[in-house]
Amino acid sequence: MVKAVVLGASGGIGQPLSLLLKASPLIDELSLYDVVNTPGVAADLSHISSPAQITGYLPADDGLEKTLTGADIVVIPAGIPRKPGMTRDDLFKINAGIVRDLVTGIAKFCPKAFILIISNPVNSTVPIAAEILKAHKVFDPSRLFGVTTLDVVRASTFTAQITGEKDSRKIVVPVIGGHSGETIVPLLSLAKPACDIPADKLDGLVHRIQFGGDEVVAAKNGGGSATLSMAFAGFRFAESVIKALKGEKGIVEPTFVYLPGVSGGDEVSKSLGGGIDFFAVPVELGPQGAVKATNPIPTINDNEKKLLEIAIKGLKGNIEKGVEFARAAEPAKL
Ligand SMILES: NC(=O)C1=CN([C@@H]2O[C@H](COP(=O)(O)OP(=O)(O)OC[C@H]3O[C@@H](n4cnc5c(N)ncnc54)[C@H](O)[C@@H]3O)[C@@H](O)[C@H]2O)C=CC1
Ligand SMILES: O=C([O-])CC(=O)C(=O)O
Repeated sequence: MVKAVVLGASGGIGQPLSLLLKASPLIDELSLYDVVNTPGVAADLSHISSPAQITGYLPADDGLEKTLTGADIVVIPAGIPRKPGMTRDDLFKINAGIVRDLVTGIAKFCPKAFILIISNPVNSTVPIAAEILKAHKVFDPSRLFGVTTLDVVRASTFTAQITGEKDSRKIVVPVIGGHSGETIVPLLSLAKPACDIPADKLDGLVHRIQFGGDEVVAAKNGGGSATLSMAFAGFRFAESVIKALKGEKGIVEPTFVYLPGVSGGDEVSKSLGGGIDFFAVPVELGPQGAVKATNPIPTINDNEKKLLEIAIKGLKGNIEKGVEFARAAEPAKL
């Protein structure tokens, strides 16, 4: 039996993500939560002929507790998206509190669930979640993930457009670091199969992967940020976590994790020169969540080393901001 939960299920990401989860035969129960519209979204999805039994709750009448109780995996796309001219960090003011409160609910009602954080800024919301879970003495680093899959999906898509590969799924590019602009570090030198990117196209490709989110924000022109591609990516990562939970072996996905708590994380930390606790690297998944962080850093090329240096600087501040916010949270919220 697998119970999946979406917090923020009525939103631009939440609805298509819930659709994909409802359609998945891997899920037996799907529970949706949002501050608006969840009964309607749940009623609509309930007509789909698939195994998952579906419920939808609002905050009233202990809705969060009812949603989360018994959950095995909780995906969080709750929070406001960017408009043109905003950075992901500009979302911190509102989304930090939303993530703090929702993770407090997880700590109370389903402390063993896998937690997949989509809400931006991921570089800060994941450290917030970790601190809240620590304060409740239920933090298991192998079960907390920042979802960076959209960067990996973009890397495949945009690289394929240059190499001419028609099926972009066949190109796998590890993407490490964080999830915003220059903290995103695509490792094109480690693409599988090896890709020959013309020298005059390399910088442009790296930039497009790092700032792909901006393309969508600009095109939506005030109507939000990536939702459909994010639902695709979020579902892909959730599906990988569930498949690993069910015993499938050899599943590796880049994801933003707490390095000191994951096997292999210390080696990554050392390669980063220390002082960075959260970082996205390819992580092997198993029934207990993150089994092993792999460390591609010793094999990257000089150009990628430069990108990494810049990423580390930005990431440190984002992580500290999240940790400080969570530590200052009123005890009542904990
Ligand atoms: N990790 C990633 O790669 C990506 C992350 N995002 C982020 O995902 C988040 C959501 O984006 P969209 O779905 O486009 O936004 P949206 O505004 O369409 O949906 C957000 C939903 O969250 C709900 N919500 C707000 N406060 C809540 C609370 N306390 N409890 C439960 N639900 C709550 C809203 O009612 C709304 O339905 C944003 O922060 C965005 O920046 C977006 C794309 C990619
Ligand atoms: O750009 C944004 O704000 C949303 C996001 O994280 C992405 O599309 O990668």
